[in-house]
Amino acid sequence: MSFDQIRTEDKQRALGELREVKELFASRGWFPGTSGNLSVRVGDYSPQQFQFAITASGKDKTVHTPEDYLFVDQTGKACEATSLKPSAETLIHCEIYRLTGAGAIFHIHSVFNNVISEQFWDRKSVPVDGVELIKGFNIWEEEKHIDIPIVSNFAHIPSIVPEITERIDREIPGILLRKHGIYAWGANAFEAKRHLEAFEFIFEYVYRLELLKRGV
Ligand SMILES: CSC[C@@H](O)[C@@H](O)C(=O)COP(=O)(O)O
Ligand SMILES: [Zn+2]
Repeated sequence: MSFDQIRTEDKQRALGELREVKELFASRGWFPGTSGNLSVRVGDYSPQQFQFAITASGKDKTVHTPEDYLFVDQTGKACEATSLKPSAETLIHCEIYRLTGAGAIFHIHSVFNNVISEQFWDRKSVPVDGVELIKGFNIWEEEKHIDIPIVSNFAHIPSIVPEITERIDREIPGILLRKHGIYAWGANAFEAKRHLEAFEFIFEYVYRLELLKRGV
């Protein structure tokens, strides 16, 4: 399906969802210093061809402007003529869509996700034991242990991609970049938001529990 074949209502819906989620996350302080990026996929999907709306690079995500989003294809190239630059991390979105077929991907930086990614860097994953909120990931097993993958962070974004390809876990709808932030995805914006919120709750829980264990 080419970009022109995608219905205008679908494109508008994606932009509306991005606007709504951006405003909510901004109210929680989840975009410090212009960090973070959000995307919602539109139209038909195949791993070889898809399109999505994504936040433009370097924008203040705590405000709305007419230049906040643009549409790109599976290679990260703009679908329409525009002076806007897609997020510097667009290639990460492209790879997550290619691997998962997700409908939305949300990325934020928080102190909790940064600290936790460094704390557990040696084991390359965050261990989580029997926390109720993993049900937010649709994991219903009693007292289940999960490991949230952590990958290297590089200034050169294409260098991050192969590790994401290798480490994505079908059961865990997110991945941590070391001392950078979390990428969470879902079948649609509603689910990606639920997953992101569950991750952030879990990171704070793990962080606080670690402190308690150390008697801090
Ligand atoms: C301003 S620090 C954060 C950036 O380096 C980056 O990690 C980020 O999340 C936002 O980049 P952007 O290009 O605006 O999508
Ligand atoms: Zn980032």
